Amino acid sequence: MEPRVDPSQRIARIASHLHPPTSQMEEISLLRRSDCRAKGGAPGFKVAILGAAGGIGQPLAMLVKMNPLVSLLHLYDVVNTPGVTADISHMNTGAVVRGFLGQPQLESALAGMDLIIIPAGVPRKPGMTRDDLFNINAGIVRTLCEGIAKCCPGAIVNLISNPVNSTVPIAAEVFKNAGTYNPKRLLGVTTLDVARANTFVAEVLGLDPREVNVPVVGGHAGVTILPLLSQVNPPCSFTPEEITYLTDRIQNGGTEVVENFASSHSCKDLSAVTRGRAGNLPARYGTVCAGPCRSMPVTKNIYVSTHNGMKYLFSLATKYANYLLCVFINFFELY
Ligand SMILES: NC(=O)c1ccc[n+]([C@@H]2O[C@H](COP(=O)([O-])OP(=O)(O)OC[C@H]3O[C@@H](n4cnc5c(N)ncnc54)[C@H](O)[C@@H]3O)[C@@H](O)[C@H]2O)c1
Ligand SMILES: O=C(O)C[C@H](O)C(=O)O
Repeated sequence: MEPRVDPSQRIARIASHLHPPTSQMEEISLLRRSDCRAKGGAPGFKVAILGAAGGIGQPLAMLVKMNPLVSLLHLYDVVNTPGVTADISHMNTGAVVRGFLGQPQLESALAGMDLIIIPAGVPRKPGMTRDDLFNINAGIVRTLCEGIAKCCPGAIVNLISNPVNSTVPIAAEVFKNAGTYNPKRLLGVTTLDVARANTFVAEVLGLDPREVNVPVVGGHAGVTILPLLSQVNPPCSFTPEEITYLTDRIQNGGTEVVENFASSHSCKDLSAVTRGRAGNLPARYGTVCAGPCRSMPVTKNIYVSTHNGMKYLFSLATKYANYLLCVFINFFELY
């Protein structure tokens, strides 16, 4: 027979996410995995989304809540987390959801997490480059990473906040200063570029995008996005005009979305879906590593960062791909 529990205590516990500033909510946020199991969630990953109330954060939270590998989902933002948490927590999937609002609750949001996903910060407006976001987003990422170094130094960190080419090195420096840096655990999210490349190449070839796989390496801005059109699967060939068109469209896909909105916006649906599906896309291409690009040797071999470290992929087969690689390396040499 189950021990008698005071109904008012049970109701307070279930509804705790509706009153995030209370200490009761922070206590419950420190659930152990066994506690999650007791609430119906399978044992699994503990995931925190920082910037969870934003355009990326909300659909991402929904998709992570749908992932059966996740047992505990912490939603942190400086605004609106109570509403988002209430909404997401009503989904009838296993993961337990807790909300955290504002800087005083950051440490509780991070404690014990296995994976931190960061879409916190401002998106660009039409006419802006991702670099224009640097001044605001660099500070936000730095503060959040200081919290991670303190509260969950072993967690895998996925950085979505732009400019990804800069926020990843910032995070790396914070972790180095704290003595917690592990390059295998810090990743910038560029999976969007792979999704776009698959879609645009499929359009040109008249194929189903789900059956096309285009490796995209490099960074996540303009010429640093390096689609390897000679390595497309299924094997195919393109005319020079098609190569120019595809390269330009893939490298400027984010700008295409931003320019088609009248105000501040980023590619919310595609980015959330590519992250939330975790596994459907070849994640090894969807990352920026914090390695020293300046010392990257100019070779015909392509290496990518994976969660197991740098991995050899293949040799570049075409002059055009070599040309793009040189543009990319020159960009970082000047950077
Ligand atoms: N890497 C990618 O593929 C990719 C894709 C899309 C968007 N982005 C980037 O992701 C970022 C977010 O985009 P969005 O469309 O969700 O913007 P948004 O404005 O809709 O949401 C950002 C959220 O971050 C929150 N926030 C701001 N400061 C914070 C802080 N200090 N701590 C916690 N949360 C904070 C805001 O309150 C807001 O809810 C932008 O920088 C955008 O450029 C990257
Ligand atoms: O382009 C942006 O500003 C958002 C994101 O990086 C994207 O590629 O859609």
